[in-house]
Amino acid sequence: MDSKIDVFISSQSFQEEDLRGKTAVVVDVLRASSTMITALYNGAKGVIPVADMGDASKISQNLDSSHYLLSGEKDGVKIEGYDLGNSPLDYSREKVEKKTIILNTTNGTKAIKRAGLAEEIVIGSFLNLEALLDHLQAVETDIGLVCAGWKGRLALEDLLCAGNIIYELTGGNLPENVQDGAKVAFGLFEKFGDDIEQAVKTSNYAVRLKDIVSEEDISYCCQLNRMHVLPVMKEGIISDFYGKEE
Ligand SMILES: O=C(O)[C@H](CS(=O)(=O)O)OP(=O)(O)O
Repeated sequence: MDSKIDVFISSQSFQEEDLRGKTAVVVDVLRASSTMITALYNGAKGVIPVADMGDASKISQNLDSSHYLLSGEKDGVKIEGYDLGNSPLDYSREKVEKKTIILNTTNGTKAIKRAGLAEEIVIGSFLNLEALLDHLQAVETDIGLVCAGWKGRLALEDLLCAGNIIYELTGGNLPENVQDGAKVAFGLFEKFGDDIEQAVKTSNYAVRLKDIVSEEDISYCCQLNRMHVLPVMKEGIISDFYGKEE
């Protein structure tokens, strides 16, 4: 592939202009990306990412309440009054089929909003790695892997997933002239890629949220290629690139 790949270690580690004209891949393994992928896999009509509760309530006022779910978390905990939090395991077909999800999370949805100048925004995680790679192998633009991180800081699970993406795209042979971010992500994957779940279970996230987020959630988000879903943003709404038009 001829595209250049860069990696941004958190949603605050780049200028919005840095993504102009690129394909941006927003990676928030724990948990916003994994939640969006699961929601679309289970038949949600679309996901509207919002930066805060104010935007969520403005958007919901223009929608029929039987057609949407207000979802999201603050510091890992479901926001009071919302229908769903940010655990992908809650986004069952029974709950989300045919619904539009208005999603408000601490890092993931903010990262998506900050990637607004990109030519295209897609969502990646371990769960949809293969579907994502199929798409990235064919894009003609440069690629910016945007790790959501945590409140402006690096999160191991996101950088590890970015490294996995780069490893696969380069066939395990990193060209010498890539950006430093791509080198670091690639190196992290070389070190921990053999046991992703174990590495993620010792991450800052797992320790910080051990009383809030279940181990089941973390194990679920570490699974490779569970779903052939590619969330792609169009006019403010994320839907499945491979999904059928109704
Ligand atoms: O809900 C999550 O898993 C995290 C919570 S925190 O910001 O890491 O405390 O939010 P996300 O936006 O999915 O990274």
